[in-house]
Amino acid sequence: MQRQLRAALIQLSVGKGLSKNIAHAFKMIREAKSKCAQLIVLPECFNSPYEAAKECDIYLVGGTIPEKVDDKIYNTCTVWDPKGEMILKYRKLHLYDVDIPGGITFKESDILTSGNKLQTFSISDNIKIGIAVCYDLRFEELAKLYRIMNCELIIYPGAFNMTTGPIHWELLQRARALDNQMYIFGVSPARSEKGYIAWGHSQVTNPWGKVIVQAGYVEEIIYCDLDFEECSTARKQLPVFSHRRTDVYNTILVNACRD
Ligand SMILES: NC(=O)CCC(=O)C(=O)O
Repeated sequence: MQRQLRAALIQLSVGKGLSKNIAHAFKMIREAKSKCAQLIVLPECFNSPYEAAKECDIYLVGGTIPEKVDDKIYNTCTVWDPKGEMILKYRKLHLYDVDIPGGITFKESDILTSGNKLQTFSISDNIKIGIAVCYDLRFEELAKLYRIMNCELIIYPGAFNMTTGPIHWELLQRARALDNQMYIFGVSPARSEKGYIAWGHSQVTNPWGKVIVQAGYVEEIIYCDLDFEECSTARKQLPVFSHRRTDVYNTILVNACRD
């Protein structure tokens, strides 16, 4: 069965007008489709209509949008199948509350509520993909759970900033990819001139922890041809997953929780 897939990561330039943003995303999605992409990903903090997935006959990871439910707002990523149906909704699990003097101070929890579920989808029944968002990239436990669930790719729509981006964005993705022997996508908006300034540098990392393609900071689409047999090969050749000493880790964990 086919285990190859052409993906496009759209490092979108996002402005203030919602309808303008949607029209622009549509144009970029069509462009990626014209280059034969089957899986197309938009960045964090963006909204895209289901029509695009249906019209282009692709899987679309629609970046993230603020999702209002009763009195709560979540930072939510939706995924759409080629029939234009929404197949999952993932709510950002870890909220970005940080204070780095001289760098960035941010408190997502002032506005947002965190999700509490992991979400996966499958393409061709034999490629399983997990979804997470931006700051979630820092949490190895989350990526490990997706690995335990047999995912071979985690997609992180994200928008790292100019303080943490230069030092952590690439490194974290390589770490998640290598630890879990899977592909990792980090998909950022293009860098804007004002407001929250995103680092850009959307990236694809392979199951060996190697960056196979990385964008600059302006708007662009990066493409990659994935072969999921590379995950199987890496996992066979270096079977770290089955070498884990969960018996030891779990005992220590249980004892540490008792103390
Ligand atoms: N929007 C976010 O979650 C930003 C995460 C980030 O920049 C980081 O350093 O982590």
